[in-house]
Amino acid sequence: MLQDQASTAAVGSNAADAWEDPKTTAVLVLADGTVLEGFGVGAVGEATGEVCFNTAMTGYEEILTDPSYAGQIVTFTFPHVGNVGTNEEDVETVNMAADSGVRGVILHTGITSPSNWRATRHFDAWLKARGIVGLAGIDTRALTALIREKGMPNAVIAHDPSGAFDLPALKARAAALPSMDGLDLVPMVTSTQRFSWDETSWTLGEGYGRQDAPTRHVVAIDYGVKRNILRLLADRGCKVTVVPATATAEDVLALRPDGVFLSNGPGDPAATGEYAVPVIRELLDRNIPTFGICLGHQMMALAVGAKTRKMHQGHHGANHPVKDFTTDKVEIVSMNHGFAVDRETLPANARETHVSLFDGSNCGIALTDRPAFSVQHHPEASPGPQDSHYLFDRFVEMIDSRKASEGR
Ligand SMILES: NC(=O)CC[C@H](N)C(=O)O
Repeated sequence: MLQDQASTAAVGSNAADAWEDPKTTAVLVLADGTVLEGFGVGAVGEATGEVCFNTAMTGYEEILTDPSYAGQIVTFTFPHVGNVGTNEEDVETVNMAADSGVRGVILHTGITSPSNWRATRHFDAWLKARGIVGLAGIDTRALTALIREKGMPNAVIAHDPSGAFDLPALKARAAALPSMDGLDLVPMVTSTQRFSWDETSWTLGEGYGRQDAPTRHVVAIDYGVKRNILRLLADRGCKVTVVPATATAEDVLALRPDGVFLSNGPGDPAATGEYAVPVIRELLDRNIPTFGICLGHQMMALAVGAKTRKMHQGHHGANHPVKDFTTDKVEIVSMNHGFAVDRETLPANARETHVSLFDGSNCGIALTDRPAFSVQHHPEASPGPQDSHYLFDRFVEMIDSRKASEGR
């Protein structure tokens, strides 16, 4: 009891952590009309999207700047968010447009004050600057349980310090939102111009490095790419040229790549079928070593004739177990996807290489007749464990053996 009083006093002494203001300044209105009341954080205004939960205990800045979350609202199951503040270095978005990532954020507790040597800005100010609307002070366990039971709902978050909410209008708006199933969100986040990438991984005392004398050339098609993917390629001696999602096969081939990388990205992979998938199919037919991550994995599967499907609650977290059939090892991975490749539809020339040990869903394929493979999880981490970095080595080995077989 004494301990309870002490911890309550400690929390109450920090204004940012306090639950002092009982006034509702933000609401979450779900498409089925459910209303959750809390207090607003971050940007004032309204944001719409599909609500998904993320179970990672760290890495909120990387998560909220991952372009794969475009069109979504993230609710963190971990209650203490804000404790390491934010900085300029942990942003994952390449296209710096402020609206290119997540739309809204839901927290259990008020933002924790920053206490970290790398912090340059309070999380609340950072959310405001990026235009991310936030709601805190709700039972995120109950919301997560609801998502597990009913799937990821569409919703509106409204944050208004006056506390005046037109609930019937917000309910109508939430109910009218389009389903993520069938939505192509890649155009919102892809780079508009081609550019070169030479930044390498972060080290203590040095920060990010610059690449020196690369020996391979990878063209990365940007469907919403994360910076750490490009860094891990640069670390391994790959000169990286990033091209927009609208690049044609001719555009890519004109750059004479040793390898092609298909990035992660938001929305329904099947909805990119008109422009991205035919390009990937054409590039695969040229036998260029190809590696895909997440959306890139789903699109590679579509390119060889498999199908994808919307998942019930998706996978969003940093401790998902995945088995690699090539080595029989289990890796703990970072996940962020709401669609999955349907293994029953894989053609004979696509071998399943990885599987989720949480629900048995497909997590990777390799083509048996071409040098190409892809994974559903995020081997680049940021945030998350680094168990899957070996996949970047596999890609580089594939590039090198192809080059050797061509006498290059
Ligand atoms: N991280 C990603 O690339 C996500 C892929 C896709 N948008 C999905 O939700 O499944």
